[in-house]
Amino acid sequence: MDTSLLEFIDQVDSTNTYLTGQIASGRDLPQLHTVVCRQQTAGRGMRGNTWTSRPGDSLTFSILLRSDMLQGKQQFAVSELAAWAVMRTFASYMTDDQKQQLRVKWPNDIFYGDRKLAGILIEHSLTGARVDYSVIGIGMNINDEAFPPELPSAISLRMITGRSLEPMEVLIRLHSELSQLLPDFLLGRYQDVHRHYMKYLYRRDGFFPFTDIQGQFRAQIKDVTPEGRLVLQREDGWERAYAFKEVRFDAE
Ligand SMILES: O=C(O)CCCC[C@@H]1SC[C@@H]2NC(=O)N[C@@H]21
Repeated sequence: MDTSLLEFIDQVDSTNTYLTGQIASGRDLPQLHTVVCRQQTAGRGMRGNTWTSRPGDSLTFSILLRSDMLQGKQQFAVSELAAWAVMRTFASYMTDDQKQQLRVKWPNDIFYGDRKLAGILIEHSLTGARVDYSVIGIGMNINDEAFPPELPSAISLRMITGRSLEPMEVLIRLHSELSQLLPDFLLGRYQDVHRHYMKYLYRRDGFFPFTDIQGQFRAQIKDVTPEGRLVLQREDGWERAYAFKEVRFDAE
């Protein structure tokens, strides 16, 4: 791996938009480059949602990752890598009991019990069948003491551990977790991140309610494919692999 850089910006619309724009305008960036900001004014989330964050409370950053080996049909490995690195980072501040509550909700929300602790937005650029680069945008709730009523299921690390942290310290810890996972990943070995992703998958065991275009049904999670489709099996044995917008989890 060539050099890795950390770039700090005080305020930006979105670290994902900024980083993607820098690449598009021809800036020469290393294989791994992180942009972190104190305040994001137009943070973007999944499903076209906005991502709001509070300076000092949240950690908002994007990582450019170029992986020579990664094919488009394996692109979900990047989500699995990011989710695993974020979970390991959170886990490093938690007691053993607290760690048991950490989960990744497909495709890549980090949950503590039934509450969201971090969100990840990954944008890939493909050249032919190969992933040229990925921009991994991560928003981690670190020091928030409470959330507005429109975010009833959000939680922060501080609400769990009772301890406030310097967000940059958390980012440095995440980089150290990532640097342990990257050597295998860059060699095209994705089995470990997939195994961990499946092990910590939210609602992994048993039947739960989901909704697709035809309505509500109960199913169990069988697998997540290398492209990132969620494979669900219904109680009658019928299986289908869903893309992100084709299915949603329902409350029990
Ligand atoms: O909807 C989600 O859960 C994904 C949220 C991702 C938010 C992060 S914050 C840093 C990066 N920049 C963005 O605009 N979005 C991601």
